[in-house]
Amino acid sequence: MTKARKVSLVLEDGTRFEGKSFGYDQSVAGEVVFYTAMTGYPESLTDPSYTGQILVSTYPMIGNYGVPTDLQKEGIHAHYESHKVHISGLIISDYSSEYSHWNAMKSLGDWLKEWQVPGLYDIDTRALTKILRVKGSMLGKIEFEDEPIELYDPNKENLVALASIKEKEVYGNGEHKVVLVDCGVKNNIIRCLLDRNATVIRVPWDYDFSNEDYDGIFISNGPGDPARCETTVANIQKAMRTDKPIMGICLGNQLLARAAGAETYKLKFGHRSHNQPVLLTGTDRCFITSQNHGYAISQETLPEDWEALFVNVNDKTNEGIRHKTKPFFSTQFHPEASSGPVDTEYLFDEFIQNIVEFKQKAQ
Ligand SMILES: NC(=O)CC[C@H](N)C(=O)O
Repeated sequence: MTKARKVSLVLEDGTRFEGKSFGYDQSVAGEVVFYTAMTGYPESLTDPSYTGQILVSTYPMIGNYGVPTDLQKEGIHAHYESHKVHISGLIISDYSSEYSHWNAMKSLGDWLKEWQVPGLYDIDTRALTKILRVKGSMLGKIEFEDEPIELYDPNKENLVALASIKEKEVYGNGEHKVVLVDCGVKNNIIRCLLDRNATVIRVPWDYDFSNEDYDGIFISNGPGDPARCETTVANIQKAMRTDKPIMGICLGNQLLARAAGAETYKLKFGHRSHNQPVLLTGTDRCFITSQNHGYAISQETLPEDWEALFVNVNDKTNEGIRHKTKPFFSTQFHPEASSGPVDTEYLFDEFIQNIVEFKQKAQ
């Protein structure tokens, strides 16, 4: 029996947590972020928005329902949010190597090994999260004692270029033609559009879609700093001149804001959970939302003809914007959920209704 290699999570402030490996045995560096969701690790691990990040789960027991099958439906994985595991590393407390679920295909540890992603357990993730909350999300590394590596800041790169598709792809044959700008899109956004009589024309993050025949634009979620996606912002600005309906989610919210002329900034530790409360501005309606973001819109920099659509009840940060007269809106949270609460999926209906109304006016 070979002796297990000593391995630790090391933060940029020098804090060290020794753990045990249950994933791929290779050192890796990235941005260390925590999420408090109690379920949905297969969806989170395959969410391209986590590219470059080492994910810390505060919920203690992870792995008990294994990993679902890689079945594909309508050209995309039915149970994942993309075709692969995007996180750089996983930090948990109690790993459940035994798993049970009607749809389980393999253990979480085997899945991580398959995608060459390290994972550590026996880490006090709540103590670690308290450090990240007090000091903010930090750079960090999963380091095996015999494989030292340097820290690496993923937010200095254009991670969207890594996460986006390379060629245009078309899904479905619905009545409403939607150009989906893929900045690292989660599959459930595509499913939500296909379920609403749309044809989804999925294009790369830097694709000039101005000559496409389309009825509406959808700007997807995605990893990294929105300030690194100026090509996408320029294409959105061109699209805005057509007045055709636009919807965006998460990074899409930030890119739409930047296209409008607003600024974005980095939050101290971000919002990554299933229980973030947002208020629909001008009402007393509050929705519990699924979130995964580290940047936000500086609400006070929104131009005159734009306004906040949703605001976070906990910390008053922006959770969505809309144009005051044109059919453009976006949310910082994830109406497509996958995983998490589905209360705000109605916003996809509003986007499709904007398309229907735009077409009627154009007749
Ligand atoms: N899920 C996302 O689209 C994340 C958006 C952006 N990368 C952020 O961290 O804020």
